[in-house]
Amino acid sequence: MTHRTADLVDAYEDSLQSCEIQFRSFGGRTAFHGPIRTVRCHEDNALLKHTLSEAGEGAVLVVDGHGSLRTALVGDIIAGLAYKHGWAGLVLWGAVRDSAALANIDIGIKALGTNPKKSTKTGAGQLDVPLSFGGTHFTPGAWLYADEDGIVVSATRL
Ligand SMILES: O=C([O-])CC(=O)C(=O)O
Repeated sequence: MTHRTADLVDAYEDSLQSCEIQFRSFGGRTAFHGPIRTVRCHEDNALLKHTLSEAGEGAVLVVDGHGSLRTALVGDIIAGLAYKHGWAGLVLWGAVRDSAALANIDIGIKALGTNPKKSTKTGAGQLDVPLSFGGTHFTPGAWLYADEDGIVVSATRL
């Protein structure tokens, strides 16, 4: 079974959600998939960094950054931690920095855009809560499949 998002939509139709946000791809992998973990945070990335410093076991971390492009939630250090700890990818409703270096890190990174400005580091935010953006619900434990065409979410592994 291919994991191309267009093929998945053809095969599973209405049981999949498809995110309408036109994310850019920054990581070394453009296609990735895994079970969803989540963080919600606003221009603060300490919780995100802490989470990505623990074993990812092939999960995708979906981050509700409130769509802010004012500060970067992830740069090459945090993305490197995610790679080292076995995360499959990151979906950030927010911004990244160090984008040239991110292309050399072998995980998936989808984000809205870039800003060289740092986020704060207070640890504010929530871990593994249900998220909703781009017309899609991201529930911890559901499965996310991403490639060049977009991001789809399935309640179960496909
Ligand atoms: O430390 C930060 O705020 C993010 C960053 O630049 C990195 O991950 O390299």
